[in-house]
Amino acid sequence: MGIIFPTKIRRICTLYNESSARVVVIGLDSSGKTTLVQRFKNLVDLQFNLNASFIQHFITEPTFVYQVETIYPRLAPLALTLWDLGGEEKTRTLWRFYLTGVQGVVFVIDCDDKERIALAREELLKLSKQIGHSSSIPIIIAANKQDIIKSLCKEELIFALSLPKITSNEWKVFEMSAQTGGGVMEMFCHLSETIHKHQ
Ligand SMILES: Nc1nc2c(ncn2[C@@H]2O[C@H](COP(=O)(O)OP(=O)(O)OP(=O)(O)O)[C@@H](O)[C@H]2O)c(=O)[nH]1
Ligand SMILES: [Mg+2]
Repeated sequence: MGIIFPTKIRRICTLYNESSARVVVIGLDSSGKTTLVQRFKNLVDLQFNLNASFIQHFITEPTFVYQVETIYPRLAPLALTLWDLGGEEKTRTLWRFYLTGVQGVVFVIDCDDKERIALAREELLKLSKQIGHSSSIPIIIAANKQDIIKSLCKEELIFALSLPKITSNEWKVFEMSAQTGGGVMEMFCHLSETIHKHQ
């Protein structure tokens, strides 16, 4: 008989006791969405599997349309099914088709890409209008690439993205780095708790 590892036990329990929340991970191309999802998966793996190791660098390719991962963080009330959407211009027009039934949004910003902050602001405002009728959907702003010196900090980002203009949905900014993992677990656990409270 094979050994059942804790992750597997957790997954089996989840099938019976818990459901997962549907979340879209969205943002401009190269903002770090796929790296963020892979980092979160790696950090959760480290929580459950003694043989797991911290992955130093993820090699990613531009996401073609979407990729889906369901991740079960320890101690978080809900597992998260993350829809990692491609951020290239031609793919952005498809984002709205993935918003049906969504319970949370993670909008990823490359805080080192100051030239495209205005474009990110436009896309975020457009998105908030598309989901605005359902104000119980929290929007998490992942202020990514904080490992790069001179990246925009939280306060600068709130201003640059005109976040106070978003009044239809609850939003919160998390400074983080998908590269180092800093802030990643806190952000997803907060999202899981917020969605759970709204249920
Ligand atoms: N320094 C640094 N680089 C990062 C970080 N997160 C992602 N990157 C890099 O940013 C580049 C793009 O990352 P992806 O995760 O592929 O970006 P994406 O948002 O999924 O891009 P699309 O799929 O094209 O929409 C890669 O070279 C990553 O290594 C981070 O926190 N810090
Ligand atoms: Mg991607």
